[in-house]
Amino acid sequence: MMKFVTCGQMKILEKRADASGLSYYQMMENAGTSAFEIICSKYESSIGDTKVLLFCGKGNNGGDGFVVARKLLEAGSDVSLVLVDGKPASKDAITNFQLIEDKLPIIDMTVTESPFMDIPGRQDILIDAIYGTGFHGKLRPNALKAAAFINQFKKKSLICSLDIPSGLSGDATNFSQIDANAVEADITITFHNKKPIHLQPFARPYCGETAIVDIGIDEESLW
Ligand SMILES: NC(=O)C1=CN([C@@H]2O[C@H](COP(=O)(O)OP(=O)(O)OC[C@H]3O[C@@H](n4cnc5c(N)ncnc54)[C@H](OP(=O)(O)O)[C@@H]3O)[C@@H](O)[C@H]2O)[C@H](O)CC1
Ligand SMILES: [K+]
Repeated sequence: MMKFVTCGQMKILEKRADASGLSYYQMMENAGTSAFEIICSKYESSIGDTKVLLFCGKGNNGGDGFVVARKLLEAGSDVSLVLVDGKPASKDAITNFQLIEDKLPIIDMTVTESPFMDIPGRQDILIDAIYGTGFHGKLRPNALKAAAFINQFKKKSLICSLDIPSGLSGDATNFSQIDANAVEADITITFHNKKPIHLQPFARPYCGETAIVDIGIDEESLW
């Protein structure tokens, strides 16, 4: 297997996997389930006793986050959800949001003026599911606020990014192509294979440790 796949190659692989019978929905389920398992293995105490703050965007990275939230809720964790760009917009993310929306407190940054005012200062785990391979450009005001809020917990809580720390472009090869205010994760859980950004020394303070999880794609049979 190659050392990485670009974001464009990843989209092709997902499309071919879907066409050969592994649905986008199943890939999201696999991504979220494996991310949940990694988070459990990283967190030393019982996952059921943890307080978790999850930040989701409106694309499929957010969808992965909703799957993680469902797994955490099933395990007994106290999970709160922040919708950074409002309600989800992609089909599978909407389905996964509907499975949890009445089961946890939700703060929608597009309608709340001071979104973090009532959030307790003690959080055990913060999960960044704002943007993944679909990110482009720089962070806009809501996501900037969310990233700054998450980064305040650095060294106090476990910060996990799903696929790519939000604010980094997956294919960036140069510091000028990323947002310097991106999420600074302790661990980045990436899907199927690393993306170019995970191999860049300048991105290391944002990615932290990178863990790769299998989402069921058999790459060799798809190229
Ligand atoms: N394909 C699948 O089913 C699977 C995907 N996985 C996960 O999904 C992401 C990729 O998902 P995608 O929806 O393509 O992209 P993102 O969720 O990363 O982001 C798209 C949304 O973000 C908006 N966006 C992008 N840049 C910015 C920015 N600078 N400021 C604000 N908003 C931004 C974008 O809006 P547009 O206006 O550009 O359309 C989208 O709304 C991948 O990383 C995986 O985590 C699963 O793992 C497997 C199945
Ligand atoms: K992310």
